Amino acid sequence: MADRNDNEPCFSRIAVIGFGLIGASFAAAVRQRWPQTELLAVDVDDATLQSALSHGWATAVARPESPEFKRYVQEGCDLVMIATPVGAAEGYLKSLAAWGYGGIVTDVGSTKARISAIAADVLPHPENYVPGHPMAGSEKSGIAGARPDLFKGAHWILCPDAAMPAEHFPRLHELVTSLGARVVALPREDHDAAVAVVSHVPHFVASSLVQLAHRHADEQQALMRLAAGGFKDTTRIAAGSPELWCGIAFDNKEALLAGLAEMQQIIGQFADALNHDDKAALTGLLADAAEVRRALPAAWVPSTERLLEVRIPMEDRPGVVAEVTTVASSVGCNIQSIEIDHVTEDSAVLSLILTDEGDVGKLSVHLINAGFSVSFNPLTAKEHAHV
Ligand SMILES: NC(=O)c1ccc[n+]([C@@H]2O[C@H](COP(=O)([O-])OP(=O)(O)OC[C@H]3O[C@@H](n4cnc5c(N)ncnc54)[C@H](O)[C@@H]3O)[C@@H](O)[C@H]2O)c1
Ligand SMILES: O=C(O)C(=O)C[C@]1(C(=O)O)C=C[C@@H](O)C=C1
Repeated sequence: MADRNDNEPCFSRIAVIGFGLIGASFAAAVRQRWPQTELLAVDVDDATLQSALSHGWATAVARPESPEFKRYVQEGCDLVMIATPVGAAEGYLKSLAAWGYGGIVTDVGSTKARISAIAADVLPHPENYVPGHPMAGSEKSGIAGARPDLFKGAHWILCPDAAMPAEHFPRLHELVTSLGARVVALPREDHDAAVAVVSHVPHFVASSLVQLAHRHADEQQALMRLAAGGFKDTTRIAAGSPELWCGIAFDNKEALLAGLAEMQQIIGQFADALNHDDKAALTGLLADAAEVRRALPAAWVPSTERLLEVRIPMEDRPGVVAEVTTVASSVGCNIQSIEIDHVTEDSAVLSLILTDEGDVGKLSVHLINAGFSVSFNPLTAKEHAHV
């Protein structure tokens, strides 16, 4: 990684399967940032494929059953991204296995447990599958809603594991950050419960709010016209594709059910406080939520000055990249860049550049307790540019 020239794309021949909102936005961003990248769009919809070509977001297109798809994958494709609705991923993992594809496979699906289990089961080299999930999107569907800046400022989850070849993570990290997103490394087994709380339950709550208003709109014709900013802010996502969200819900059924049950309890606490005329309890619940919501930054601000280099020798220890990056994310540290510096043929140093966020003290304690020998070196952004 360290000796690649800055204008050389991290991947030169990519296939994106499912060229809708997320797949086409990813392709658009890649082709804008790395115009020399070859990119095959695969989709069941012919109009989508036409649009992919006319936008210049794909250099070639294929329907899933077309021999062109197999040929492209077998002839030097170095990244396959699965961006279909979650239920369609399994068939593609099986095809990639049957075609002997040996490159990196990632995906953007909103759930990770089922696809990870399938990948482990069907791929001859499951270590080449690195689950991904951009935490950005929209209520729009299909290529018509796609845009190259969709991921700017967003967090993009990657789920490395101990079996993943160490070099895969820095390559994907560079790709994702080059599109303006930030990587959060998360163990794949933690993913679905986490997104149930911050994404899947909110979607069903937004749909419930619209259901509530709609029921009353029948009695009172003007009601929907009264829906102002508050209603619109809390319900935008309810306009998303019902089929897509039904697939996500069944893929993450247990965590979603647990989250919805907890949500009912929380709503129950509000109702109880009202029922008991308990103003202090009601204000307390509202105040807790307001404090947390106000602390949420509207957007992250990239740090420019105070950077910290962390160097960790990697000899004789598999899974270092997954372990270190997931610990860093769990204490809120942001890895701006990550490289593996090969010192000798069989020794290497993992080098991270952290921005000035998160708890570096905790990171250091975690890493030292986990048996790593770590060195920290403060850098200025200027110095980093010359590293
Ligand atoms: N919508 C969001 O906000 C959002 C955000 C992050 C991740 N995701 C995830 O990204 C994935 C894609 O979602 P999207 O919003 O882009 O959906 P979308 O409906 O906009 O696009 C899906 C695309 O896949 C194509 N497709 C459907 N079945 C296919 C098949 N069997 N083979 C090939 N192509 C097929 C469709 O024609 C369409 O072009 C999903 O797994 C979703 O969970 C969505
Ligand atoms: O519509 C948006 O703004 C989104 O961020 C969409 C959103 C979300 O609400 O969490 C939807 C599903 C995903 O898997 C990721 C992102």
